[in-house]
Amino acid sequence: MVLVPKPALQQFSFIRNIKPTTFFSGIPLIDLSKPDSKHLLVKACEEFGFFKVVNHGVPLEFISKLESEAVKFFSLPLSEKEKASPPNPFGYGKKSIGQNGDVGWVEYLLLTTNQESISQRLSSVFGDNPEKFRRALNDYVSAVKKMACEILEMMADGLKLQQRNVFSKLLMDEQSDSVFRLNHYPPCPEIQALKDHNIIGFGEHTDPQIISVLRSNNTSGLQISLNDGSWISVPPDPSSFFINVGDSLQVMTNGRFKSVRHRVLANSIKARVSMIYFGGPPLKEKIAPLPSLMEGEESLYREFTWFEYKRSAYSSRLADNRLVLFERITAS
Ligand SMILES: C=C1C[C@]23C[C@H]1CC[C@H]2[C@@]12CCC[C@@](C)(C(=O)O1)[C@H]2[C@@H]3C(=O)O
Ligand SMILES: O=C(O)CCC(=O)C(=O)O
Ligand SMILES: [Fe+2]
Repeated sequence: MVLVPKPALQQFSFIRNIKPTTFFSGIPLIDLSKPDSKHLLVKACEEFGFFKVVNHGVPLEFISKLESEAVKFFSLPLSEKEKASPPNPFGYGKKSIGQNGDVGWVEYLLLTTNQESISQRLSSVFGDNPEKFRRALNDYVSAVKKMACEILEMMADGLKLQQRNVFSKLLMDEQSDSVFRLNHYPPCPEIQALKDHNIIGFGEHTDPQIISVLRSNNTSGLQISLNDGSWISVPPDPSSFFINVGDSLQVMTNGRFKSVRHRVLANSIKARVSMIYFGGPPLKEKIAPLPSLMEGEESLYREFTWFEYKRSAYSSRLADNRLVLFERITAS
């Protein structure tokens, strides 16, 4: 075995000294078939910015069809996958995340949920049966978007907002700037030799949009950060969905809901395959705290459009706190 001094290991940006974590059993569980869940949902968004949903209504067939198309795509030779490269911002990417030097033990396919652009720019990734991939993608994305809107409406109810669709209308808008991502984290056998070190699959970050809906196969790796800065591992559950509050929802609730910091660690034996729908508003949409949530409070943020926030996010590093640039400096 080659002995590498520990500080030297940290020079590889994939490798991090990470305390062993145990699976956390306290992740809020929301049953979408129960109307009363709206209160739990609000609590989960305030405490964690993260929860798991069951009885979600998304047909399991849609999930398994898209997963098998994803597995098929990722098993293509690199030269085939690279026909859809680089991800600028949509397309196939490997190791490199974003444009500013972030790397991870991951390959992915980033897609817009706007169908025309999928078919134009990325037709090469759909293989010998493009219709099958496209149908699987459309079925899955439509069902998950519908569920995301139901969740956002339950949140609005739970917050006692008059307009139930105040959040969901942003995703329903024809111009909604939503993104879809398939991630593949190949097994990384070298981890076993690293003892207390780990390989980062996807570095820590918050999602800039309103809400993200994540589903993965039965491989662990996802971690979320708690308010005290500690990291906990999320037990995988392929038949449920995990929901992240994004930065934009944190702003619209004037900081009441927290956008959750999360990351993915690579696994030494099993591949992880995940699919994530990122629900974002139209580019021209003004993102600001809802007046009815501010009674007596001042806005913590200056007003900005999703276009401005997205532009700023895309010029940041993955781990940056992207919202600080938009915080209002209040005299105290
Ligand atoms: C360093 C990066 C990489 C970013 C942009 C920027 C900051 C945050 C990343 C994400 C996180 C959520 C999905 C995504 C599609 C998004 O909108 O923001 C990602 C994007 C990318 O993976 O390209
Ligand atoms: O792949 C995962 O499980 C999470 C990845 C993620 O957080 C992202 O793509 O924004
Ligand atoms: Fe994320």
